[in-house]
Amino acid sequence: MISAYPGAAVRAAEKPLLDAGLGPALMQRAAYGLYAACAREVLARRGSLYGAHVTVLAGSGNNGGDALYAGARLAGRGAGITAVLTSEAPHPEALAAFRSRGGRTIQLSRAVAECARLCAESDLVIDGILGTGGKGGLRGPAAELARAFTGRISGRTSGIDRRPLVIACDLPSGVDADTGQADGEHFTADLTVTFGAVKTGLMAGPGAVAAGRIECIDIGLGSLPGPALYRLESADLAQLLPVPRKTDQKYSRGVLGIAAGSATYPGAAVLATGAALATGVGMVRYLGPESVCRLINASHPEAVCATGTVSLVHVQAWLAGPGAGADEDQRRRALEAMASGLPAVIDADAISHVEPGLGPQVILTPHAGELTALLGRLGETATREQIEADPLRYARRAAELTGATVLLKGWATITAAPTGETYSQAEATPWLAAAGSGDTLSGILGSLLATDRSNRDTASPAPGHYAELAAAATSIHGRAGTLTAQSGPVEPSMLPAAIRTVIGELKKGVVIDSV
Ligand SMILES: NC(=O)C1=CN([C@@H]2O[C@H](COP(=O)(O)OP(=O)(O)OC[C@H]3O[C@@H](n4cnc5c(N)ncnc54)[C@H](O)[C@@H]3O)[C@@H](O)[C@H]2O)[C@@H](O)CC1
Ligand SMILES: Nc1ncnc2c1ncn2[C@@H]1O[C@H](COP(=O)(O)OP(=O)(O)O)[C@@H](O)[C@H]1O
Ligand SMILES: [K+]
Repeated sequence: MISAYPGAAVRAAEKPLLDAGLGPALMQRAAYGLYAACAREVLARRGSLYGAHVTVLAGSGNNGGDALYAGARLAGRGAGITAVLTSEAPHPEALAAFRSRGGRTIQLSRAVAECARLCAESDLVIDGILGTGGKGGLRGPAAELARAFTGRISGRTSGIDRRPLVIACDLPSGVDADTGQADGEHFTADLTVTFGAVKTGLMAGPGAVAAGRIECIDIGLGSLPGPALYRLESADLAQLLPVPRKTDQKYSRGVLGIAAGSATYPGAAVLATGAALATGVGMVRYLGPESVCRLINASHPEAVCATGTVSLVHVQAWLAGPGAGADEDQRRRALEAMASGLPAVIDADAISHVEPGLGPQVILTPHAGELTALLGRLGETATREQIEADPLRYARRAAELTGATVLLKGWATITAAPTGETYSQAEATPWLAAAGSGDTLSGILGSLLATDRSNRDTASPAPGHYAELAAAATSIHGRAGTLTAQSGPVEPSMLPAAIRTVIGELKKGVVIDSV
């Protein structure tokens, strides 16, 4: 499990060490970690550090100091290094070390276009303009540089290998360390080497997109307060996924009730059912129109289909909403599912029936547009753009207002418990942005809820338990999408096969890397 902390918490943990005069030692540890990651990535890309063109972007603070010291070490390995100084007062000792290794410098304010060209022609750009001391987006010449550099490299069509590798020092400059907001100009990295602890802003919203892969370097910080954000990794998922016991039968494994689909949108029910079955539920009981029952049984003969009401069927969890449209029977079933006290995924059209006063066992799964509408009905105004810019804040707010667990979809999907526990998963691929993809996510989550043993073994699961299961479903969905995308575009109906593979490999301990 990865734990992430706000920038201020990391700075507070650094403070006693800085007060004790350990600042230079911490900076050397951070710089060494950054250098080692840069060396490894350049070697992987071009086979040799010798003769590699490296540009260090160095701001006025300690972030620039870290980057200059790392650059000095790369110069010592034969790389050709130039530092672009974005301020008149760079870290003095780091600059002296950099120059003593033969590094040359350019003052940004006098040569923005030249610096942008230099970056675009480099093998590696180290972004050390702003770290946790940054406030807001980049300004002035640094903002112009970010714009000009992005413009130059986005025009390249010949694949990522022809673009310079960008490695961010601690966090991409211009990204808010706590929220991941990046309203102004900012850099986008392939890899972020972060120090002491992962910052929450690297795992949420635009910051998660800008960070690329995240690597955390231990610099010997003291204790940190409880993390603000978690991310499940393969070992966590393997532990969470239930395995049938020798004494199990289909009912004890778990039955999922699905109230999805309508005469207008039958396909969503088929996709959700397929994904739930692939995730390993004991039985799917489907409730919906007869025409949809026939369609489901044509592709999933194992699903037990009926046209009845929620109170008449015995299940361990419910999934309601995908493809329900304006179907009145499905609306009633969604309301009954929410009121049943059983774990329930409330997706798509059913989200518009949500009222406050739910419990954490109800998991709402909106995208930003659906959350805009939901918050609006609860008396809060937030546009889709505002939610996309700061998903942590709005997912938590929706959980607080409804009492439910909230899964807010995106590149990094956030799941927030009403008690505050929050997860971010980012294994997905943009190929998953396709109609029907969310239906498969809801099927995976429904299956995890139905087969969740803690649901039966303990009276009330630990706070944040449902947010953790929702994060697990998100991760499986993302990994299944990434696996499918390895051979071409993702059609959501292909996902169930990949879900089975991902779960099988997780159980064997094989990791399918995210993109
Ligand atoms: N003190 C140490 O020895 C350690 C420092 N570390 C590094 O230090 C960083 C924090 O250093 P600082 O506190 O010096 O802060 P930064 O290096 O993030 O930069 C702060 C400077 O940037 C200016 N600034 C803020 N926002 C700006 C904006 N939007 N546009 C232009 N300029 C802006 C500020 O006025 C200030 O001069 C961490 O991110 C990390 O990289 C870590 O390596 C841990 C150890
Ligand atoms: N750019 C993206 N990168 C990664 N995953 C994405 C992206 N856009 C959407 N997704 C994922 O694809 C799914 C889309 O869900 P949703 O919008 O509900 O689709 P639908 O309702 O059509 O089934 C979600 O799991 C979401 O997180
Ligand atoms: K930076």
